[in-house]
Amino acid sequence: MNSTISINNLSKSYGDVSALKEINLNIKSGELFGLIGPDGAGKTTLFRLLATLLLPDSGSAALCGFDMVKKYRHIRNILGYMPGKFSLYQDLTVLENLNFFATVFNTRIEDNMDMIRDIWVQIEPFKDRPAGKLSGGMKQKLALCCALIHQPKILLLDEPTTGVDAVSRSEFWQMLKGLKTKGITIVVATPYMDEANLCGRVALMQSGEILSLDSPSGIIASFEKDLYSFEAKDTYQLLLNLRAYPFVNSVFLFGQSVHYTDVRDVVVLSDLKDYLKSKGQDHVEIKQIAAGIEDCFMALSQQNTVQK
Ligand SMILES: Nc1ncnc2c1ncn2[C@@H]1O[C@H](COP(=O)(O)OP(=O)(O)OP(=O)(O)O)[C@@H](O)[C@H]1O
Repeated sequence: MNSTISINNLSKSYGDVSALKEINLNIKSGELFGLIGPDGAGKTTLFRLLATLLLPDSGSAALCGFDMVKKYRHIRNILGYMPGKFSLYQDLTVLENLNFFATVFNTRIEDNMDMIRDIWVQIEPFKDRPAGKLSGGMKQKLALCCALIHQPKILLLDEPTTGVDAVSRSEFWQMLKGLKTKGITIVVATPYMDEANLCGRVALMQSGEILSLDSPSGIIASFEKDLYSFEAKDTYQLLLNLRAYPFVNSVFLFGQSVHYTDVRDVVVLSDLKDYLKSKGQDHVEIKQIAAGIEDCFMALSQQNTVQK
């Protein structure tokens, strides 16, 4: 496979903390790829390695054929990196920030306007405002323009939608779809499981490991169990009762409901209802539901823990 990003057995530790454990991953040209995982999964560490800001302990990676360690200068020219923590200069205006990033890459805004125009038109009305005085969504758009101003071939976005309202999140993903049509290879790290569905392929990550690597529909299709959603007045008690049920396979809290799988192939719901009744929970609503990415993540995470 001709990969734009090729990662082989990449490992990185901080003292005793093993942040990445022999990661293998190939990302093709023009993919919109998601690194999905909770805090501490190793997403930022992987990005810092690919962005040539950290050195690996072992393993290697190549971006557009350039070795991450030996050819770091080449990589910096072809890579756009939007770090998770806000990367802009708060006291500089919107335009000054963009100019600064263009100058760092030895280019000019006007030479690259085609690349950023669709996003820039949305922030241009605020071009004289200090970046620190922009809304979260606007800051994010400016940071994206700054990461794109040198026309990178690869874009790494670390948790770009964390702390941003739902409308701005959805607008941001629309912008990424637009960038994909320009042929840029985009890798997005996010802790939001629902955002997996917006990517072509995803890697589900936990504790420095890739638990699964596939398209979102492929990951969902691999969920093997019948899944049930339970709702009752006292959700916490419901969770405790289901955890204590002799045939429980998995039970997780999902907002106001509890998602449950059973160790048996055939689940007798009336037995379960009787069991909950015996525990004082008379009114419990039970529905069989389709698994989502979060259910898959929880199942894989549980499997991974049991195997260790
Ligand atoms: N500079 C550091 N020194 C020590 N430990 C670190 C350092 N940076 C990260 N870690 C640890 O390495 C592991 C992976 O962290 P990393 O930041 O890569 O994960 P993440 O998936 O990006 O999560 P987050 O959103 O919390 O940054 C975590 O256990 C974290 O505490």
